[in-house]
Amino acid sequence: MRVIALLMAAGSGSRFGAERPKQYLTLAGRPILRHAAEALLTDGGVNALLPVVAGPAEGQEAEAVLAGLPCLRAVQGGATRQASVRAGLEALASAPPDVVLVHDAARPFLPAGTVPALLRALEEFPGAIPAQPVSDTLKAGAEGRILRTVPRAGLFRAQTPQAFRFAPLLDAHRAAREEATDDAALLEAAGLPVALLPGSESNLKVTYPEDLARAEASLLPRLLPAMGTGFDVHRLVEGRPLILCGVTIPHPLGLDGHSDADVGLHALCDAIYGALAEGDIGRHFPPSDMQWKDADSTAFLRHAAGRVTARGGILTHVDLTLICERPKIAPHAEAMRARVAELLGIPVGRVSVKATTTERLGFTGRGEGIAAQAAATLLLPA
Ligand SMILES: Nc1ccn([C@@H]2O[C@H](COP(=O)(O)OP(=O)(O)OP(=O)(O)O)[C@@H](O)[C@H]2O)c(=O)n1
Ligand SMILES: C[C@](O)(CO)[C@H](O)COP(=O)(O)O
Repeated sequence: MRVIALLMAAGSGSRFGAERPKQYLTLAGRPILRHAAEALLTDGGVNALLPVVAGPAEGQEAEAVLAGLPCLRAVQGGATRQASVRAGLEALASAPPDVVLVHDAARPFLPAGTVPALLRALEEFPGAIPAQPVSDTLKAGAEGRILRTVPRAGLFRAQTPQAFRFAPLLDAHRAAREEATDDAALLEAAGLPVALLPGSESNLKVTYPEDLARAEASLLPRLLPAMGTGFDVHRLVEGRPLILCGVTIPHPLGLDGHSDADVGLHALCDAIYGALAEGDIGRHFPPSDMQWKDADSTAFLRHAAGRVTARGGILTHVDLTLICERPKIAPHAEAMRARVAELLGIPVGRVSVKATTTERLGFTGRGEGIAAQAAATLLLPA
């Protein structure tokens, strides 16, 4: 039996209101879309995913986000969810699978056993969906007033993935005259039975910003705090620019080193690699390797942050102290914080950059070099 899952990712997330569609926002360091895809695939029974996206640029982005997973070429969706599902089904019509699952890319968590239970139900029914019984009292209302109470007995909230034998779902979409908010509704309209299986509160759909906060909170018990420190020193010399935390500072001397010698970013990298227990910057970017000669150290910090993401972690806070008499760091500290926050992809409120002197003592006191020490805290899957 060939089973393809449509991963519905063509929505704009207007109710969420972010700059980008919510399915590309990160949850524990990975896009929501990636969570949804992995959850579907690890549940068993799905042969491949078909991402349905808003346009060609999103297609490339989705394919990058889903790299390494069994995926067909992304298909362009439509103006409504129904139009997007139809586009996905039509793309499969020339070599139809036996079964198609339709899943919201905005649902990052899938309780184990959902897909096998749906597939079992398809032995008897042409369609099957997970749904939660309504537990709150339901009111019909308008203009801020209750019109009446709606009996909730026998009412359910439909979730995804919804599973269908391919042919009846395609027929139902082709015959549809009304807009439906899920696919089961189209089978119902065609007079076909759809099985109702138990859903789960954990299978939440990220619709509003508070849903993302809820999703993050539900992950916390599965994450462990990790902490790392970093320390670095570079010599001050003539004839080199002074680059600290990715910001070029006007100064008669610059830092010497194999790369651009950005001592602040190097200490931050080591703090992050340390929290990951993944060695140090020299292990990832050996000073013996000529490709890193005069390299821009922002690439090193992006790499370190990327490792956190790859491990399914969250970079929570970083704190950096630059140690030198001159230049004075305070006038540049805000620009440095902003640059580091941008490179790490975290809010600036979680980035600290400060400085101290050594009271004219030692090599930093004599102005021979600049030292930096950093700490980073992460949350990593237990
Ligand atoms: N034209 C559309 C609209 C929605 N979806 C997808 O269907 C799922 C459920 O829809 P919803 O949560 O409503 O997402 P959006 O349409 O993006 O949100 P909004 O209605 O707030 O704009 C999402 O994964 C969304 O990307 C889609 O593929 N094509
Ligand atoms: C398909 C769905 O997720 C089932 O609950 C839901 O109907 C999608 O509705 P939306 O308005 O497109 O979020």
